[in-house]
Amino acid sequence: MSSIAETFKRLQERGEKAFIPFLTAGDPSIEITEQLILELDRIGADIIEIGIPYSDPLADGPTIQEAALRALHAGVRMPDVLEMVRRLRPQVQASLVLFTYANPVFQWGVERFFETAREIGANGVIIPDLPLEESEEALAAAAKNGVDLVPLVAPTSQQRISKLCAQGQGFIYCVAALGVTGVRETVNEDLPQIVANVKQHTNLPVAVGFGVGSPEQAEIIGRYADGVIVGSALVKRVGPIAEALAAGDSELVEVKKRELVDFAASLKAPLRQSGAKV
Ligand SMILES: O=P(O)(O)OC[C@@H](O)[C@@H](O)c1c[nH]c2ccccc12
Repeated sequence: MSSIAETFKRLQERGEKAFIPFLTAGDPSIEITEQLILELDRIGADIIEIGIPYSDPLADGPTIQEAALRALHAGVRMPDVLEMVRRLRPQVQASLVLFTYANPVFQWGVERFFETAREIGANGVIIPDLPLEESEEALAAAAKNGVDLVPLVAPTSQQRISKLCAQGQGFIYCVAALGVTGVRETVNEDLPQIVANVKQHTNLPVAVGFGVGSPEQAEIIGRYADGVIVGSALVKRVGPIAEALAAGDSELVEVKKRELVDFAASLKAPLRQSGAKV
């Protein structure tokens, strides 16, 4: 059970970079998400982003939009996800970060949301559409409960980087590409400069997400960022699990879960100390 700061400290001591997978909770069921998170932790995920399914995921591409629909169709709601995190907490070494849009947090109540996050053992929260101008209440609630509110810094927000970084907690989520989430063919070649620029405004670790779909891309980003976030490329592999589950083929469910976990392990591999003796 590690705070985000402890996780990055441990990684730095080992000369490793953080592997930060994202999954939509409840896709295709809470039970399967719970099993996948335990497996991701076992293969070395350092921070796990747990997405709370939402009906209007405006910053998400089709892959994660479909995942949210599968979870919502399975009847999964915020309380189910929070209870899953509470169950997972004592079993998982990785830091756990709740990933949610702003609306569900405001509906739940900002103060209540962060108190619950503390109670269940969440280490951080990411709210991609929380406007800078409306983040005071969330920042105060996060600080009061010892939960890190991780800011998203997009390439277009150059002029806002210093403000976003100043209020950042845990790490800075540097968005690698414009637009919505989803695997891209190549890594944005401006990324080294974008990350270097962010690092001028903060002493916090800087992790990069958006578009990462292969160990090769993870390796490139791991050369200059402190962590690599992967969502859609993993969530895409939940689709076949959902289909096998719908077909009642429990053996195929296990095969497809194994494929997702093996792919995740291949993404962490290049982030381990280069040349580390396995
Ligand atoms: O899916 P990608 O391209 O690998 O990007 C990570 C992303 O999925 C995850 O961090 C995330 C899920 N939903 C979001 C909405 C906005 C920003 C980030 C996200």
